[in-house]
Formats: sequence, C-alpha cells, structure tokens
Amino acid sequence: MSSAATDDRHDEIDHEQQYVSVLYDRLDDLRERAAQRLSEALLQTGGTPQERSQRDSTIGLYTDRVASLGAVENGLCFGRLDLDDGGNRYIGRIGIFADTEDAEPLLVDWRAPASRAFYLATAASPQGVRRRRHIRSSGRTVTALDDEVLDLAAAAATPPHHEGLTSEAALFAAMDAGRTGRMRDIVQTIQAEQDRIIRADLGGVMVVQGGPGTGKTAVALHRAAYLLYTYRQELSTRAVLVVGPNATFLKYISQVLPSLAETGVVLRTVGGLFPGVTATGTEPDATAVVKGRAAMVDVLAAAVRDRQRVPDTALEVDFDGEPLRLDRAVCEDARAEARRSGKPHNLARELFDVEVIHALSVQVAERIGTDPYADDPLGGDDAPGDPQLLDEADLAEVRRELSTDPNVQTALDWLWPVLTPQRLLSDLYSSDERLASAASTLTDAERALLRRDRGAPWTPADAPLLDEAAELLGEDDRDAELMAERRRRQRLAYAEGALEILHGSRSIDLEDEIDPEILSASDVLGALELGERHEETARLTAAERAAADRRWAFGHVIVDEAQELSPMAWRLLMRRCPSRSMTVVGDVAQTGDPAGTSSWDAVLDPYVARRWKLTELTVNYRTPAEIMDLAGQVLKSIDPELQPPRSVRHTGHAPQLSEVDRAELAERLAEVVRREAAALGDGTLGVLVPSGRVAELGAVVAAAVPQGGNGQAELTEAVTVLSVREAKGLEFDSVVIADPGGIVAESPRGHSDLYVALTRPTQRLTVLHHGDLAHW
Ligand SMILES: Nc1ncnc2c1ncn2[C@@H]1O[C@H](COP(=O)(O)OP(=O)(O)OP(=O)(O)O)[C@@H](O)[C@H]1O
Repeated sequence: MSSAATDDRHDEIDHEQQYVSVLYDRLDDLRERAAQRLSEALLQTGGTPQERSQRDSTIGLYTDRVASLGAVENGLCFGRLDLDDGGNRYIGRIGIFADTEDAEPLLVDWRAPASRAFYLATAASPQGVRRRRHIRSSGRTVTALDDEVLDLAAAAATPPHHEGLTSEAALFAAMDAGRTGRMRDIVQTIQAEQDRIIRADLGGVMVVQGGPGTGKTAVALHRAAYLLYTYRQELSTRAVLVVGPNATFLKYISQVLPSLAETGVVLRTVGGLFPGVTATGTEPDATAVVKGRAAMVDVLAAAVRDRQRVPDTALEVDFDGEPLRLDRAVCEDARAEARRSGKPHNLARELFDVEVIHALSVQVAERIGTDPYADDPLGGDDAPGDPQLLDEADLAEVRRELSTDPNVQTALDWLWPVLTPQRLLSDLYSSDERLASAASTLTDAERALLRRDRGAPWTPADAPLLDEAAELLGEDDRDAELMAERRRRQRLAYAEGALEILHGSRSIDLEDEIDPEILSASDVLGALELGERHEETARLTAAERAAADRRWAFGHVIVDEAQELSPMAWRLLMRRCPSRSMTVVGDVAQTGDPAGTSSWDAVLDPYVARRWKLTELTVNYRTPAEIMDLAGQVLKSIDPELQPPRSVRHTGHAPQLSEVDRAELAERLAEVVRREAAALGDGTLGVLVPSGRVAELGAVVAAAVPQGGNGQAELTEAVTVLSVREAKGLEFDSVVIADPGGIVAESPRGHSDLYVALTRPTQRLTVLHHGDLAHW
C-alpha cells in the first residue's frame, strides 16, 4: 500500500474510532441509568399488592437490561453499510438511539430488518448497498477495517475466492483465529445460507441438517437470539429452550447468547430437564438404549397399573376396634371406577377412596343399624335392626371418620399408593418381580439391564422416563416448597450476577472514570437484604421459572446434536413444546449414541408427520480441506451416499498418520502432545481417546505437559483429554487421536464416532494408530 493510501486508511480508522467512542459513551450512559433504576426499585418497600407486583416487574425489566447492556462490551459495533442514496448505517450487537428528541438510530441491532443487507448483499444483488465495511476492534479501540465494494466492475477486478461466501476477509480471519474453551458468536460474519435459517419464521418444526463444522450450533444460538428479538412479545413470557448433548457442551456454548445480549434462554441437557433430579449417574450404553426405546411407554404404564392392587381374597381393616372387610370384588370395582375416570394415577386416587370408603361405610352403617342396643352397655349383639336408623348426615359423619382413620388410610395406601415418579421408577428397577410383570414385553437380558439397586444415582436416560412417569402419575406438589426456595436463591444470584456483569465488563482503563453512582447499585444488592425484601413477591424471569417447572410450555425449543436423542427423549421434548415451534439441528452421519437416530423422518413423523421443513448447511467453516479429505473417506464407510461438507479453508498442514506399537502408544502420545502443545500458542489441544482409556491416557498427557489433564467438564485447560462422546460439538486448534481402532471397536456406531473425532480440529490433526487404518 502506498503511503498516501496508508494515511487514508489511518484517517478512516480515526473516523470510525470517533463514531465508535460515541457509541460506547452512550452505552455507559444507558448502563448507568439502568443500574440506577434497578437500585431505586430495590430500595422501595411495602405498598399494596398491586404496587409490589409493579415494582417486581420493574426489577425484572431492569435486571435484564443491566445484564444485556453489560454483555455487549466486546465488538459492540462491527459493521457499516454505505447505501446508494448516500446515507450509511452502523450495525452492532444491540440497537442504540441518540439521547435526543428524535431518538435518531446510532447503531442498528444485527437482527433488525435494516441490518439484513449486511449479511446478504452481494455484487450481483447489492440490495441498495454500495459498500460493506467490517470494523474490527480490540476492547474499545478500532484496529482494522475490511471493505467490500458491491458493484460488478469491482467484483470482476477482485473476484471472491469462494462461491457463495460474503465478507471473505473477516470470515477467514474468524475461521483462522485460535480457539479458547468457549464458543464465540459469529454475528459479524453470518453467511447467507446461515442467515436464511436464523431468520426463518417462528412457527413449525425446522430441521437443520449439516455436516461437521457447518455452523449448526452457531446458527441455532443466533436463531434463538433472533427469535427473542423479533417475537419478543410471544417469547418473553414463555422463554426459549436450547437442548445440548452434555454438560461440557453446554459450558462450551454458554457465552454465546449473553454476548448477543440475550438472557431469556434456558440451556439444558435432556438429563437436566426433569426438575429436581440431577442425572449424574453413568450406565452401559446397552442400558441407555433400552431405556430410550418407545417400548418403555408401555412398560411404565404397566408399572403404574401394577401399583393399583387388589387383595387375593379380602383385606381386613380394624376400625374403632371392629374389623371391617374389603372383599376383592369391592376393590376391583373401586379400581375399575377410578381407572375409568382416565385421570392420572395420583389424581384418580380420590375417586378410588370415595368408592372404598363408601363400601366401608355401608358395613359400618349395617353394623350400627343391626344392633338397636349398640349404645346400651347392657345390650346384646343378637337383635336384627334397621339400617335406616342412620340418616344421610350420620352416614356423612361415618365416611368422614373412615377417611381420617389411620388404619383405613394404610389400607388405601396399600391398594392405591400415591407415588412420585422417582419412587415408581426406583421401585421398578430394584425388583425382579415388578420388572417381570411390567416389562414382560422385554427379553430377560433387557430386563437385567434395567435392574439396579435402590438409591443408585439417576442417569441421563432416566430423565425422560421420570417425565413419562410424572405424566402417568399426575403432579405431586409435595416438593413445591423446596422448589420455591430454590427459585428464591436463583433469583438472588441472577440479580446480583446482572450487576456483576455490568461492572466486570467495563474495560479496565475506564475503571477510574466510572461514575460512583453505578456502583451504588451493588451496595443495595446485599443478598440477604434483597432476599428478605422480595421474598414472597419477587419476580422471576420466564427462563428461570421455565427451568424449574416440569409442565412449562416453552415458546420455542432448539435441539442441538438432535441425532443423539432417543425416542423417549423426543417424547419429553415434545411435551415441553406443545406449539411444535422447534428448530432441530444435527447431522445423522454423526450419530454416536446407539439410542440415537439415522433418519429425521423416523424421529419427527410421529409428532408432525410431513409437516416439518428440511434445510441444509453445506460449507464447513471449521475443518481444513486437508483433514476433511481424510474424514470424507470414513464418511463413505458409514454410507457411500453421504457427501462431506465443502471445506473452504486450506492450511497447508496435511494430517499426520503414525503407526505405533500398542506397547509404545503412551510414550509416543506423550511426545506428540509435548510437540503440539509447544506449537499451540494461545490455542487449544484436544486428545481424543477410546472412552475406556480416558483415565489411563489422561494420566499420560497430564504427566507430559503442565497445562494438560482431563478437566473435561470445564474446558479451561489448554490441553484436554476426552472420549469422542464428550467431544461432540466441540473443536480444538490441534487434535490428537490416540487408538482410533479402539474408538471404532468400542461403539456400535464406531465409524460415526471416528468421523466426529476427525472433524474436531480447526488447524492440525495427528493420528496414532496400530496399523488398522485399512479397516476404516
Ligand atoms: N459464519 C461464520 N463465521 C465465522 N465462523 C463461523 C461461521 N459459521 C461457523 N463458524 C465457526 O465454525 C465452527 C463450527 O461451527 P459449529 O460448531 O456451529 O458447527 P456444527 O455444524 O455445529 O459442527 P458439529 O456438527 O461438528 O458440531 C465454529 O468455530 C464456528 O464459530
């Protein structure tokens, strides 16, 4: 570049810096006001219930506002469109308006219709745009500008390198950047095929099928942010649910939505979707497969029916020192009546009670009625009497006494016990007899897989079964108080967190300039004080309430790595989304879970037969072409018809395939890990191994490099050792696969697991194998 051109460039950067600084000033101003309003609302006490409820919603509003204003610090403004009509428009993470009467827009939210051209305009279809500019910054400082002039003559002079991509310079910079343990948003470089999915309408089920690295997860999260912005009215009260495959993955994606200023989203694994249960247990794949089958619906229904008992002949109940008799036939009639109601088990108990107590009261009445001298201490038991002696009021009193009698209650509990889902399931799993009866359609081997001791921890595959059981049983609100307490704590943490984010997100060099008034908000946010003040009435965000409520109907559900879900998990998700407004994201070629699916029709047709829309993503933004060539060979062995996504990036690093003896694996792994870790810089290294060898090879890696270890769940180390299952959806700058043959051998979908492993790197791949490559 000539020196004149360089000067021009500096002038341009200076110019943009001035504008960007104005935006940050305005942001500070908005933050200050929101924090101030929140402080004021928190300090108010008392008032009528209506005033309190008004105050609570003000607190909720400003808590959200403080949180979202706090989260958009980095890359606040990232783009500018120069329009044919001579005007321009700055694009950023949120919309900002001038503090003037006409409230002129200073920054347009990336989700607003006016921003769309930033993602879609091309030289062939410029949409009124003359130039698109990407503004790159570090903190609050503008560092570089990438310009694209959108006219055909300019495009002919410098044609794009890749068909169908926009904003190439910024895109390639993003793709090449080193990775941390947390996914970044892609708001600056969303591509046209992704934009169309992100901005699709709210209603209906949309499936996003795409190979590894095509941005499915990124698109799913940006879609959540887009929907919350565009359909604020509908979704702010119902919240959006994003479901991911495991806790590590949820941590990996946890920062994307906050950086897009969105808080109304619940992130969960399927195992985390049954409130009150933490599914920390593990179990063999084969067990999870049985638990995931649709056949479990009938097993659970039978398990509930088995708890509705009748005695072999009769049950004796001691009432007031006299035996009453419940014949089998009476119990059968009562059971039939209660079942006929169609109510869930716990709710039908009331009907059952009415029938049984009626039968008992007739006996009591007969007894009193047959002995006119019953109240006479000198009377005998022998004279027949007239049951009509008791009027309706007397009978009602008898029934009342019966229904509160502990012996009668014990009998009723034996015949028709009120059950929690946890009790139903753990009683079933822990009894051969119960399993044999309820799961008679399963084989002996399958029943043996379900057998477990009482008190063993719940596993992720149990959550959909607990949910199914809860449907069959009906709600038992005994945990409601515990739940209320938990919500109160969540609320506190949330309000405090919101202010922390605000303060934490400011750049350090501006710390001194912060108006002390902002900080005053945290003075009033003492946890206890806040808790006490708002104990009964405090407002929860929809997302928090949704997360704690099993019966919550979400406004939209986004399922990532959806190919992994079992039929029972789908039933649970469909219950959470009665409106069937869903985005289902996945890749059937990557299915690793033996309970998962290889066909979207099979999964969705039972719920929305042929009423779902398929969209596809075709470009791989993660894996370099050199590595994708190798992965493509494995894909062919899964299904010769499947096409790998198109990699647009070449790095010049061919994958390194090294054959090692089994006895040498540990030594060679340590060597390779040391070499790769030394070349990493700020990046990340993932060591992917058979799940049965995570502990053994994790120790090798931990000994080889100081930053190593298998801190799977956190992803905070530069070097992480994981099984392929745990690495699903993640990515690393460099990947070392140790013992790929072991990975293939240990799972019924071993080639899919290997395909997943090969597609995790963003830069480099090393494979240490035992000469079994030919089998792939
Ligand atoms: N438009 C884009 N601009 C910049 N980076 C992108 C873009 N789209 C995707 N990426 C990056 O590509 C990588 C892969 O994206 P993502 O994890 O969403 O893909 P995926 O389809 O979910 O992959 P997998 O199926 O393997 O889990 C991420 O680092 C993501 O940030």
